[in-house]
Amino acid sequence: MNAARFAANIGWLFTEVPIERRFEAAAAAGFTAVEHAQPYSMPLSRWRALLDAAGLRLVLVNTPVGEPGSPAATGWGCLPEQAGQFRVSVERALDYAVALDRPLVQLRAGVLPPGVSRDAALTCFIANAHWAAERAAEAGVRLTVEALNPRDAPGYLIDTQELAAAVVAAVGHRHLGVQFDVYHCQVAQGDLTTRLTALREVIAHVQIADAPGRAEPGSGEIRFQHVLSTLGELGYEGWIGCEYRPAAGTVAGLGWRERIGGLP
Ligand SMILES: O=C(O)C(=O)[C@H](O)CO
Ligand SMILES: [Mg+2]
Repeated sequence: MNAARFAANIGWLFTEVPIERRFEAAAAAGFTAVEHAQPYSMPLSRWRALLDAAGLRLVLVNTPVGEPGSPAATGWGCLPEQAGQFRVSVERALDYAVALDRPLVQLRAGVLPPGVSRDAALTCFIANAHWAAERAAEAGVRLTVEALNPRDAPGYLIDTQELAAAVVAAVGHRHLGVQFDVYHCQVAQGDLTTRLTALREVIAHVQIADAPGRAEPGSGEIRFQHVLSTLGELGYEGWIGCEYRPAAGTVAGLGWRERIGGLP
C-alpha cells in the first residue's frame, strides 16, 4: 500500500476541526498532500505557513466561483459575455497556485444558462479554457476539467467523462487534462474500468468517494481495489484526492486505506 499517493481533501475531510487545524490533522493521519476546492477565504501567506508547518503539499484547487444561488455559483466558464469575470477567477487561482506548490487548478465550467444552447455554452467554455491554458502555461501550472453527475450538480455543463475529454481535446493544450472523479462517474455513467482505460492519456487527476452515499471507499458499491489496480496498470502517476463525506469521523474511517491498498 502506498498511502503517499492519496491526498486529503480538507474541504471534506477533517471538518471536525477548523480549517487551520486540518493541516496538522491530515499530516498526523499519514497524508503528505492535501487539496481544497476554495482556498480563497484564507490568505496565501497563511496557507503557505500551515502547509510548511505540517510538511504538506497542496495538489489541487478550483477556480473561484460566484455567490451561492447566483448564475455563477459553480463558475463563469460557460456563461457567454462573462469572459472578463472568468479571467479574473483564473488569475486569482493562478496567484494561489504559483505561491503554493503549483497545484492543479480545476476550471469551473458553471451551469448551462437559461436561453443559451448547449453548443453555444460549450463553445464559450472551450474558448475560455483555451485562454486559461495559455495563461497557466506562462505560470507553469496545469489545469483540469471535471465532469459532475447531474444528481449532485443539476445543470452543470460538463456532465460526462467523455464531454470533459472532448473539451480537453478541443482545447488541445498540454496544460489541460481531465479530472476523473470516480464517484461522479459511477453515479452518472458507471463502466469505470472502460472509461479510465479510454481516457488514460488525458487524466491529470483522480478523486474518489464511494457511491451512492459519497462516503469512504468501501462503504458502497464501487470495488476500489480493482479501480486502484486498474489505475496502476494504466500507469497513472498523479494524486488521488479523497473527496468523500466521512460516515462517522474522518480518522475513524481511514481504515479503508489499509483494506483497499494503494497503487501497486
Ligand atoms: O464536486 C466535486 O466533485 C468537485 O470536485 C468540485 O470541484 C467541487 O469541489
Ligand atoms: Mg470531485
